[in-house]
Amino acid sequence: MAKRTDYISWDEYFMGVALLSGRRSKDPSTQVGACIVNKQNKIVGAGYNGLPIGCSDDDFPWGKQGDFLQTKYPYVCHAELNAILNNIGMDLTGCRIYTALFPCNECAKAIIQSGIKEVVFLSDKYAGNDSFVASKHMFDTAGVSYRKVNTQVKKIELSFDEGDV
Ligand SMILES: O=c1[nH]c(=O)n([C@H]2C[C@H](O)[C@@H](COP(=O)(O)O)O2)cc1CO
Ligand SMILES: [Zn+2]
Repeated sequence: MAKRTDYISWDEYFMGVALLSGRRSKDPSTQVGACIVNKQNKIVGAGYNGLPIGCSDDDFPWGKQGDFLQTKYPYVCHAELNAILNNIGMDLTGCRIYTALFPCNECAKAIIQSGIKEVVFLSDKYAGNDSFVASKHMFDTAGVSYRKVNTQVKKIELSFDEGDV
């Protein structure tokens, strides 16, 4: 019997873990997930956009407009930063990070400082915004490469029906 040929690639696997992590987000508008992988293709961190530990999802605002302090923006910890901070206690030097959205400039700084050397993203939909121009400028200068994820599949479905195992 020959081996299966329709298994998912490393890129699809790790971006899948990033996207699944994003499903934990309570943000009603944008759910972002991130997954950090070391040189041996082992997952060493994952995260999603959410409030800092101890700050209740129910007490803080989730809106986007109005008085800054009444929006989510000052409070939400981005997926990439959470993945870095949630790592399993590894030195992240030489790792790569899979993220649904291209990292903002604040996350870019954290990525560079942590030693991560490659960013793999799914969407770069805010490419023209200053924050992302700054991210790329810093990545280019600091020697962090970035690329869009390589995928052959459009969608991956998970079944929790025990009959499907
Ligand atoms: O790279 C990112 N990582 C990340 O976790 N986020 C989060 C912060 C917010 O919760 C949400 C963006 O909010 P919105 O798209 O609704 O303005 O996504 C946003 C970005 C892009 O800035
Ligand atoms: Zn960010």
